Amino acid sequence: MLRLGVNIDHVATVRNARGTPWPDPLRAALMAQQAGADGITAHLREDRRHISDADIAHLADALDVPLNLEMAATAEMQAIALRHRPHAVCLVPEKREERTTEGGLDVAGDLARLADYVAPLREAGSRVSLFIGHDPRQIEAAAAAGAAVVELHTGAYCDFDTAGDIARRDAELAGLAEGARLAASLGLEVHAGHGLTFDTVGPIAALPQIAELNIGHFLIAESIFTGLGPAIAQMRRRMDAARAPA
Ligand SMILES: CC(=O)[C@@H](O)[C@H](O)COP(=O)(O)O
Ligand SMILES: NCC(=O)COP(=O)(O)O
Repeated sequence: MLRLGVNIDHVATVRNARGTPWPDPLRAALMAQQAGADGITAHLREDRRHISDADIAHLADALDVPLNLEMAATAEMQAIALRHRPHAVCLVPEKREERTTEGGLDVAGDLARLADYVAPLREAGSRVSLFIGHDPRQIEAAAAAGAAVVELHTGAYCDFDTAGDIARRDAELAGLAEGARLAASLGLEVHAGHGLTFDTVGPIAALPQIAELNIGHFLIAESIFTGLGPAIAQMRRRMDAARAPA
């Protein structure tokens, strides 16, 4: 079954806006787990703009579903990951000035360093995922680096869809479909995420090689109006409908 990982970063964004203890990302994660999330994703950024070190400790201690720790490929983050040994570690590119993740990791351009970086995380028992674009060179490099998983960046596809640029959206979707096929052929588990909404999730969920979607910002936004449980349930329905036999 196609798994849904719920990213709770932006519960922490709301909390940090006032420096109060609420809303608590752990409470959101437990509610998401109760609502059927197959996993929880949390991005510990170097600037801690949302998720904190304490959030990661609380999640690692309390969750019954797998924790997917997103992080930059730095020494600081590697030590944190080795301390908590989450089910999965997803390496993502980070730039201080970015509003959100802007592209995929350049694995091909940093292969030797990333292969060395991945090894202790894998040996500690975490499944290592690399957050990349659908460029075949990046997918092949991810396999060479020893990752177990690639997560394909769906941000451009979502942006083109929102902008109504159908030709570029369809070209991006075709690239993602081809990337998923190539990744699976190389023995990589294939995930996807970034920017997915009720309206854009279907064609991505329909790609048969994809085992997991990680979705956050839209679900947290939707939860303001409907509650987190109903938002997750609706996303689950959209994902299942996309996978249902024609
Ligand atoms: C890698 C990715 O697309 C997201 O999981 C990431 O967490 C986005 O960063 P923000 O949550 O800070 O927007
Ligand atoms: N890796 C993608 C993720 O965890 C959630 O991204 P978004 O839905 O918050 O854009």
